[in-house]
Amino acid sequence: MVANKVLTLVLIREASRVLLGMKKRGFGEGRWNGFGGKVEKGETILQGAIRELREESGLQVTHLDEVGRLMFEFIGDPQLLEVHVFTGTKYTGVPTETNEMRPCWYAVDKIPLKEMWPDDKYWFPMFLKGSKFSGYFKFEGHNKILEYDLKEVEKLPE
Ligand SMILES: Nc1ncnc2c1[nH]c(=O)n2[C@H]1C[C@H](O)[C@@H](COP(=O)(O)OP(=O)(O)OP(=O)(O)O)O1
Ligand SMILES: [Mg+2]
Ligand SMILES: [Mg+2]
Repeated sequence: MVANKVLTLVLIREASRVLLGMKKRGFGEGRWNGFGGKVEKGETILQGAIRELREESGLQVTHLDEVGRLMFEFIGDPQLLEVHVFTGTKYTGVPTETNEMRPCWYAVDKIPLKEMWPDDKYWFPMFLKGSKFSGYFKFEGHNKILEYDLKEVEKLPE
């Protein structure tokens, strides 16, 4: 059995807008997404989320809420991606372009879903209305979803 690859995804939210970043390199290059990445040895998932947000956007937070848990399977790859989705509203700093991300605020009714991962169109509406969600997506390549299962939940799995 192969252990899941654990990743974070952070969406900074204000009343009518969300901060996204254009991924400039690596996995998901060319897509708008939240900020995040691999959890490193010795840190908790929350610590990883806070660190990745700082490294990729220049923003500092002390508190984030976990709102989503997404599992991704890619045909031919035995390792599942386990993405922990966090949100926060309080931060210090100014969104700043980094080697990995070019930040931009998007109005909640103008989220660029066509330029995001294809799964986002399913769960982003749940995020925007403040629900928690849990899902599984099976991909063929990086553009085609073969099957998925997604639900709103009261509480995320431990
Ligand atoms: N399908 C899908 N939808 C939405 N978001 C994501 C996915 N798959 C994903 O991996 N993600 C998110 C989860 C992470 O935030 C990033 C991927 O991590 P990555 O940026 O490659 O990891 P880093 O640790 O930041 O990379 P390096 O610093 O090592 O270059 O996308
Ligand atoms: Mg990253
Ligand atoms: Mg990173």
